[in-house]
Amino acid sequence: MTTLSTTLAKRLEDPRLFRQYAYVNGKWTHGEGGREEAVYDPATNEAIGHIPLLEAEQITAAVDAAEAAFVHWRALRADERCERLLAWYDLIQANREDLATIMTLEQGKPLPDARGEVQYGASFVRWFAEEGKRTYGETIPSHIPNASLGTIKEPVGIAAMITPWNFPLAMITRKAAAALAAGCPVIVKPANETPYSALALAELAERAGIPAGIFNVVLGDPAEVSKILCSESRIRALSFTGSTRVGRLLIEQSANTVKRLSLELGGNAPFIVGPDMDPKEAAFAAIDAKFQTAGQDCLAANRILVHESIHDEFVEHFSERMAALTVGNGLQSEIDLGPLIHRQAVEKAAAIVDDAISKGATVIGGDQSQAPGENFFMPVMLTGVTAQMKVWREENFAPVAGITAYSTDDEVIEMANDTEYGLAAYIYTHDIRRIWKLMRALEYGMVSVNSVKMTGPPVPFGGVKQSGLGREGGATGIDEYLETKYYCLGALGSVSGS
Ligand SMILES: NC(=O)c1ccc[n+]([C@@H]2O[C@H](COP(=O)([O-])OP(=O)(O)OC[C@H]3O[C@@H](n4cnc5c(N)ncnc54)[C@H](O)[C@@H]3O)[C@@H](O)[C@H]2O)c1
Ligand SMILES: N[C@@H](CC=O)C(=O)O
Repeated sequence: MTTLSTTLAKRLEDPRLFRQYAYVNGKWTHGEGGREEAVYDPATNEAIGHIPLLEAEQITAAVDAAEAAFVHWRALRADERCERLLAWYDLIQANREDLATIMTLEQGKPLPDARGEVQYGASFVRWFAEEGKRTYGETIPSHIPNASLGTIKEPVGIAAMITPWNFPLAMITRKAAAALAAGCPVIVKPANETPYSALALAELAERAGIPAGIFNVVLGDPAEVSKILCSESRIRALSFTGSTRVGRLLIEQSANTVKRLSLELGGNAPFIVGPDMDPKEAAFAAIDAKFQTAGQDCLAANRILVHESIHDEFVEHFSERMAALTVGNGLQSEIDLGPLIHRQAVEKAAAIVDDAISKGATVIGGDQSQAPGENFFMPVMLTGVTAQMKVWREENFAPVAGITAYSTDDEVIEMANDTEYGLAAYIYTHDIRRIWKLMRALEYGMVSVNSVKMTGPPVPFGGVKQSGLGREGGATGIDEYLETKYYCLGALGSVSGS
């Protein structure tokens, strides 16, 4: 093939991690209809390789394989599944550098961030390997004479997963490790922009002794594949991370088969800065919360709401720090922001900035003539942002920060909640009464106080409103893949009251 695939393979210590096939029933699979799609390095727009687009019968074959494999996988003891997951974890860690290289090439994020994501993604595998051993049922005091009542937890069945391109590895492991630990087979459909991280995970899953049919990666036309997965009644759970637009579509398409749905959708996070804050400290934190992954993060601080008494100083520090951010190919050293995923994302970002300017916002930074390539977008700060602007209403998913001044706590609560989204919110203040008031009043699934970092395996990750359904990670993340079976053992003799 006339692509960079040879170059990419050469960059890897273990070239077998770079696979250009789907992975179904333990076999590397090409598309039977001959359709394929190129995958591009967003930093250079050069093709890294190709992926096959599977036909409908091949997707159904993945479901057949998962159904057959389920029988044995669910019958393993939890500690046996744990051992395999820990082996997978060890292999992900051992191949961290190669996985990071693959990720930077297909997604664009700077190599240190990619290494961080591999570590982050691996941490969910270890977490759920252990959590699988703690899927306790309960004993229920009986109201029925001579009966014993209780519950046990059972795997829900085949779980399908549709994942986005912004976190190509961690968004898979956070779902798949939970499902596998619960005893469910998994069919992953990664984003076509970033399939190679998913396929490398499949290679490592096979080496870890996860049996054929238990971890499958299907590739194809997204709308086509998703329709099949949603309408397939043998798939009992569908976990999706992506936009609210596609999430709504999947809810509709899954209605006929009444699937268990976990949806991690868009966000439009407010970042609230109280009047007591040091403006420099808050501005530096806001920079971190806004510009990671070039703003292509569901947790990105999109609407920065700063108390009027420190607004001007905050803006000064923010713009100084923003000007120092380096933009470039994520494979180079000392890069803060890589490219956006493709040209359309750049055009969307530019339209959002233009809309804000036309409605009265002031723009700082963002000299696009300095962009090092056509998919890059230089970071921009907009001040005087109002609720009428797209930058307020839409998830911009770009290095575009909107800043607005407020005067009272009640006003900022109203501003922060003025969105259909409810994923994450940030509060920066040291006033405990203000923290408590804001934390309780914000309509968000996650609120982080005086900390940009909020995620990790022990926490229940997820949103309210149109940011989604269910929680991933934490003590409850595995429940998305478990059914509660109630039992009543009657006519036992004299056990009443137990
Ligand atoms: N809440 C979270 O945890 C979280 C995490 C990461 C990303 N996200 C969200 O993901 C979005 C960005 O990712 P994206 O652009 O990949 O999202 P997307 O919704 O466009 O795509 C997500 C997945 O859906 C597939 N898809 C696209 N169109 C489809 C269709 N018509 N039918 C079925 N499937 C389709 C894609 O191929 C991909 O696998 C943002 O909104 C972001 O906030 C949320
Ligand atoms: N940063 C998020 C992913 C959202 O895009 C996470 O940590 O899960």
